[in-house]
Amino acid sequence: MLKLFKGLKPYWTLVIGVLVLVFISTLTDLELPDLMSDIVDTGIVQGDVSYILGRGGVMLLVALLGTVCTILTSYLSSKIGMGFSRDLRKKVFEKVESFSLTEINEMGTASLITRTTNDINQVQMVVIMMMRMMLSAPIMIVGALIMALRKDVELSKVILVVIPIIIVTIAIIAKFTLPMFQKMQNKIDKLNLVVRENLTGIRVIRVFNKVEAEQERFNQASLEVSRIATMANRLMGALMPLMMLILNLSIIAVIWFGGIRINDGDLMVGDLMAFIQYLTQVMFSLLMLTMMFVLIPRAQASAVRINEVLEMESPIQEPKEAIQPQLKGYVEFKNVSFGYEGAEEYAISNISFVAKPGEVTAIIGGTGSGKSSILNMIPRFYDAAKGEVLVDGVNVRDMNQQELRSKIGYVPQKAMLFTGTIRDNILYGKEDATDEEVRHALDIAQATDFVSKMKEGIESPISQGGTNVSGGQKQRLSIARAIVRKPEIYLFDDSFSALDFKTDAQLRAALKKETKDSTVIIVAQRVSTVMDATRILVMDEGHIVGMGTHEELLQTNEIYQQIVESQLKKGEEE
Ligand SMILES: Nc1ncnc2c1ncn2[C@@H]1O[C@H](COP(=O)(O)OP(=O)(O)OP(=O)(O)O)[C@@H](O)[C@H]1O
Repeated sequence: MLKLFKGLKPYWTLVIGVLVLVFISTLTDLELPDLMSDIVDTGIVQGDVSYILGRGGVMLLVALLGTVCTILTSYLSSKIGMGFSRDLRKKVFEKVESFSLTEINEMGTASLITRTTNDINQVQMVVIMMMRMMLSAPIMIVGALIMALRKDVELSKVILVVIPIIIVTIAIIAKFTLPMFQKMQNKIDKLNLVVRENLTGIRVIRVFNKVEAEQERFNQASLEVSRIATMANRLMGALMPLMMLILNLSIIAVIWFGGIRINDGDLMVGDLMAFIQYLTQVMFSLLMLTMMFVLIPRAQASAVRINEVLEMESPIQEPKEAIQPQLKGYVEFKNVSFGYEGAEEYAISNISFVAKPGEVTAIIGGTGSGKSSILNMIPRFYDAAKGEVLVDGVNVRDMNQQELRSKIGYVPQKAMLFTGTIRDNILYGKEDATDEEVRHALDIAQATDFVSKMKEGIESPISQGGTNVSGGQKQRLSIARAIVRKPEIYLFDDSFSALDFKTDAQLRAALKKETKDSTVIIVAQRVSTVMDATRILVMDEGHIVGMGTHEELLQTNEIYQQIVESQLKKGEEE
């Protein structure tokens, strides 16, 4: 957690301000019982009203000063805490943004969300508490002990006996609760995961009649969180009554022994009253420290989880010296192999091909044969385990990532739209695109027709995840987003699958003109989509098993023949 505290650096003047305020308010708390004992022992005993009023006035002023300091402490510490967590959230978010897909898969989306929200809140809470209590509690304990000793050394022995008892009690309870709080964070992760899956998969859940099963899964996850939270809080809850019991017993002891000493003339009533207050202050400060020590390990568990994110280094880093490519639109794979984290075999092996401007390279093959994996290597979503991926003659590892990606117009397999209008979504491809360019891109993507039928045209809103447009419409908008960039390299990852044959053909015809100077790489399932390609790569179990034009492959490649045949049978050939 100390590492995270470095984030307090920009607030150091405010932190010092808080510490000074805390120091003053603690001193005022320590002064009040002393003033009270003066009033009792001198003012009341001697019946001196003016002394009582005078000391009472001082008491009021001291209390007022303490109150002002406490209010300011609360204000400033909250301000620091909020600023600290805002900075940390930004840092974590930026780090997550820099992750490759491997790290995101490894951590899990749900866990990353919990880490960015709940875990940071835990640390923030401790930062605030620490500023308020870390200094005041020890000063209060030491100060109250000194004041108590000043009042009566003999009676102070009671405090010296009580303190170890309190510390042992606290230690025993903390020993059991701390691991529980650690576990609780993991259970919250799990709960978040279930909620997320349920919200995103609501249609599938309903149509497969799994609502009850999912509710059961949710209840189970929720039960686990509440079970462990209840257990931990029950133990914590026992702490307060236990402390009160110890406090009350020690007050009885103080009154008992104090009474004897007053009787013997060794102690005054006002001093005994002040003594009891000091005892209470010591006990409550210890309790506060305990609370801190419960919160700290809990926040420590969160801090570890946050640091895991901050320290995770994506293997995909910017090169030390980026090489400026001289060519335009060249993609080359040289004996590339790649496997996903944890998988025993490579998803693609020994892939070699060259794609040039003005050419269309199509990749066809069965599901899971590695088609998308090939595409994913080009924008450097993943790095090759063996071999080289070259874009414009430069290894993608040696290229500035932003420059590399600015060359690419990528249409993912699962169309992804963002909340905003249709125009906003298209502008995502090119921020400064003119209306003319947006309309042209929609035209090519065969989207003009349905967009113009929408009430507000290109200003029509797209709801979260693009749920208010159909699958095929979503695909067309995400194609338009790539077209508006006028990129050197187009990557279509099975992006025509939700289109009917007619729209698919129209779109490809329009695209042909638009992309005549660009390099196009298309992953597809349908033979009709790839027939006109300059070259077709036939994939099978991660290997290229054939490369050539439609006609060549039809003559020579058995797997391609099988694909064509199976689609002809279904009447899908044009
Ligand atoms: N994120 C991932 N983590 C682990 N394995 C993966 C991941 N993505 C894909 N794979 C595996 O890699 C192999 C190739 O997957 P890829 O997505 O490239 O196939 P594909 O030919 O595009 O399939 P489809 O046509 O079904 O989209 C598959 O065996 C798949 O199980």
